[in-house]
Amino acid sequence: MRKVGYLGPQGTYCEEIVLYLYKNNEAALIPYNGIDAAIRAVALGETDECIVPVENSLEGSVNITLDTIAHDVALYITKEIVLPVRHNLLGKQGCQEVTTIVSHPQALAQCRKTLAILYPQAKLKPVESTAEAARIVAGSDGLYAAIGSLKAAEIYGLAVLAPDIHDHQANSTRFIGLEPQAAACVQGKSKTTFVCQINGERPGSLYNILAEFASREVNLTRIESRPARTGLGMYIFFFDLEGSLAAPNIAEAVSAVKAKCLWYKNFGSYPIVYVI
Ligand SMILES: O=C(O)C(=O)C[C@]1(C(=O)O)C=C[C@@H](O)C=C1
Repeated sequence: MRKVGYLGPQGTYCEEIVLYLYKNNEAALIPYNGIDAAIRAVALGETDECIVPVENSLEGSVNITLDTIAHDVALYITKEIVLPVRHNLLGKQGCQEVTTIVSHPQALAQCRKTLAILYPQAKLKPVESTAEAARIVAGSDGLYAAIGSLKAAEIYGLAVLAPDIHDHQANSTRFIGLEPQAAACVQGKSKTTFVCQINGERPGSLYNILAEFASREVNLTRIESRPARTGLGMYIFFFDLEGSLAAPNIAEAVSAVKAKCLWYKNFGSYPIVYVI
């Protein structure tokens, strides 16, 4: 049976995605206690695939995902899934006072303004996932609260102290599926992703890369830089493009860019799935 890893424990937003993708029990769903652990398990052959978050519409990149796929493993992105994320403050039944709010750092950041108004005195404490936060609160005294989903409230027997506490209604997170092999035949709405390092000492290096896409009418949907880890001021760039490498203009643009880079890693082309 296919094994699919995700950021656990039970009740995370990641779990929502794997349950949506594999609703007919056609895969064994395996929770990991960290995003990097779920990714490494695929590289080690413990699982066939993992689903991990990569970007949020309010807080931006999930750096551990970008850094792990760039530096530590050789995996392909085989799907992208976009999930609208609605956060709630969860606490024990009858909880009157909240001194500490625990959650995943992304969730804490997505609710920062709202929490500053509702609970200005509360301390914010990062933990591995929103469901881990709910689990901690269920086992704590009544002064702890967690940011998490309604599903997590149900699983860990918590009450909703405040619903919809994300700072903007249009809060959504992009997740990716990672596998050892690239997606075979990508049809419908798709994207292509690669990461590269360019010569930062030569003027116009990034401009020259962008020109390869512009001249072939390839639409870039995202550029993200992360430290190259070789020294201060050295960066790698992640590029997301609309369309697949099966399209000649994209294949040509990508090979022209590859020839201009100091270092290049391809994550392949993959379909986009929207969860409503
Ligand atoms: O903690 C979870 O429930 C997760 O699935 C992780 C995660 C993330 O890392 O972005 C996923 C969606 C939300 O943006 C908040 C947390």
